Amino acid sequence: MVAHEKQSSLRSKQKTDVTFGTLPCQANANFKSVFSFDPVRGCCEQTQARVWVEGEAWNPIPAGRASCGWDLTVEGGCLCAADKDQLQRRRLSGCPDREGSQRPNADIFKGCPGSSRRWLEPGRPSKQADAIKKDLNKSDVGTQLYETLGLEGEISLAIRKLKDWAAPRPVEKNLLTLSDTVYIQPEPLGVVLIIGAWNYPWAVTIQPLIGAIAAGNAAVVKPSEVCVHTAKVMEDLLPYYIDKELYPVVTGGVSETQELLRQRFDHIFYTGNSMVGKVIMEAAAKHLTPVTLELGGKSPCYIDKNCDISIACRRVAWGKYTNCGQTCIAPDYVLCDPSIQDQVIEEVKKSIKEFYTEKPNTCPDYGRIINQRHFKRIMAMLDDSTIAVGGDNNESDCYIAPTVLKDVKPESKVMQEEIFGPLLPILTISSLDEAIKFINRREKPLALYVFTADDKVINRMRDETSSGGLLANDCLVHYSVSSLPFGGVGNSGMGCYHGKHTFDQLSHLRSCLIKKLNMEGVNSMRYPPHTAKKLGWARFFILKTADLGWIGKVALLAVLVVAAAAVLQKYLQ
Ligand SMILES: NC(=O)c1ccc[n+]([C@@H]2O[C@H](COP(=O)([O-])OP(=O)(O)OC[C@H]3O[C@@H](n4cnc5c(N)ncnc54)[C@H](O)[C@@H]3O)[C@@H](O)[C@H]2O)c1
Ligand SMILES: CC(C)=CCC/C(C)=C/CC/C(C)=C/C=O
Repeated sequence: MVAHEKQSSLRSKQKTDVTFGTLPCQANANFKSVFSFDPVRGCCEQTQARVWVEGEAWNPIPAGRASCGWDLTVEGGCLCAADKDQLQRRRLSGCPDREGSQRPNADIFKGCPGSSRRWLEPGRPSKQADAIKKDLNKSDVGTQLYETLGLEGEISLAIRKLKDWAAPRPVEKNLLTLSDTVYIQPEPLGVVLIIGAWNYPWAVTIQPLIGAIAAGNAAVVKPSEVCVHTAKVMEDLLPYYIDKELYPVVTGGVSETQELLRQRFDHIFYTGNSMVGKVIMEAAAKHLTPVTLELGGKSPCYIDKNCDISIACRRVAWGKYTNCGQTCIAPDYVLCDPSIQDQVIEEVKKSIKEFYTEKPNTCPDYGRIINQRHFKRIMAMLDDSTIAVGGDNNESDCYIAPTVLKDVKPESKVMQEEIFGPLLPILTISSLDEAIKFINRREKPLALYVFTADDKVINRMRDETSSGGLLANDCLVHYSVSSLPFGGVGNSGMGCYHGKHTFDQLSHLRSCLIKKLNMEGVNSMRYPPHTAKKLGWARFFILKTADLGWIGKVALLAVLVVAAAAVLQKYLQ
């Protein structure tokens, strides 16, 4: 294509392209900026600007104030994602609504990834799908099912519910405050740092961002560097959909993350392993910054003798081998009675074949281990266990077949840390009591699975153990229920998110009590000189809650007015 043809084709495409998140420019075109992190200065500098043409590559434009030759002028500049002044300003404004309102506004989601079919269209290769295919061998449909479907749901939920979530929430009052207006007013925290993990890079990075935006915060988004291709696409595309100044993407590895962590944020939302979780919490403590830690651990799965083992094993196999076992809530190991172990192995084997064929290495729905470091880590866990199913592997392709291990001992290598790979150890235990003891001797897990036809077994598991979530007779699906708080407890994390829980997690729930300057007589019970009689009244007025209904409230108000008048009269005498 000659230069002028390219130029005119570019112009016509510009008109129909996305218009959200453009750089300030003279013409109505779509740009992205490339920001590289400078750890010495602690800021992200715009090093390149490029113009986007759908279906073509990014066309570079020189940095700074530069004309690209298509009558487009890019204003160069520096977005200092980690610049203290900028962060401070964003913290103080703490709101994506440029009109000056501090309140969340659902319109901000218009350009969000997931809100548009442009995001990932079935059957049409996209940059996101290509990247995640390269990183984890996720299929296009798999990426939508496990990652972006949830994001679409969260965005539409936020749009539908934002008005309710952000509205003042009246609360129960005591008698002392009966005539006051008492409510919780959610307010933005300021700037949230979101540090994502690599296993579901879109889900775990964008989902907190949706809540951060809904709650009216600015956010610095730090995708995991481990999913190399996806991190790059996220860095390229996010500014193209949402305001890059309010939601900048900072890429980089450990040193860049640590540099970010030296800055002051109003909340840090971290997803990743528990060891790094401690590093995050330590850094946050320096600024007294609250944290949400979405961590992992070994999620147990108890299969009771009294259940449909075939169905149980199909669900367990799905939970385990989805994303090649690299799921925070994957069932880590199975506990079952020795009498059903062989049946469990056979049924899991059947499901593996059903899902991934005889040759999972050629199945488009079977993933890969993220990198060779993790491949080696997982393979080393096989050393002292007996393989019942699978075990094939190929280091150059980061492939490990869906694998089942039998008669695993609690002291074996595979039981020492979260597996985060496609190995399913089976440990035999003789009773439900023993299973409960086994679970309670270990760290509190992120998820706990129980398969049984007996409700009493479910209730005992629920009442006698603790975990982030409890799921009976299925795996993973609790993640898809926006109304359930998703998060860990103890070593598996703190704080929670999804739906309104993300909104609340990333808001300050401000206590508001609005009183009038009248009815001063009622207050005498709390003013010195303190007396036993006043204490008696205070006890009554403070400890009694007023949940009296409409008639009761009017009656009580009348009583209060009479009491206040009596007190006043006494004072006046
Ligand atoms: N609870 C959840 O929702 C959830 C979701 C996904 C993964 N996980 C857990 O995450 C773990 C897997 O992720 P991972 O930890 O391998 O991901 P990771 O290596 O991508 O690390 C997560 C983030 O921490 C940063 N990081 C790593 N080391 C750091 C350091 N020393 N200092 C500062 N920042 C650092 C990385 O840059 C990255 O952005 C598993 O334990 C899994 O269970 C939990
Ligand atoms: C498709 C359905 C019903 C549920 C999704 C289950 C799933 C695999 C969620 C992924 C959860 C997630 C982001 C885990 C993080 O490691």
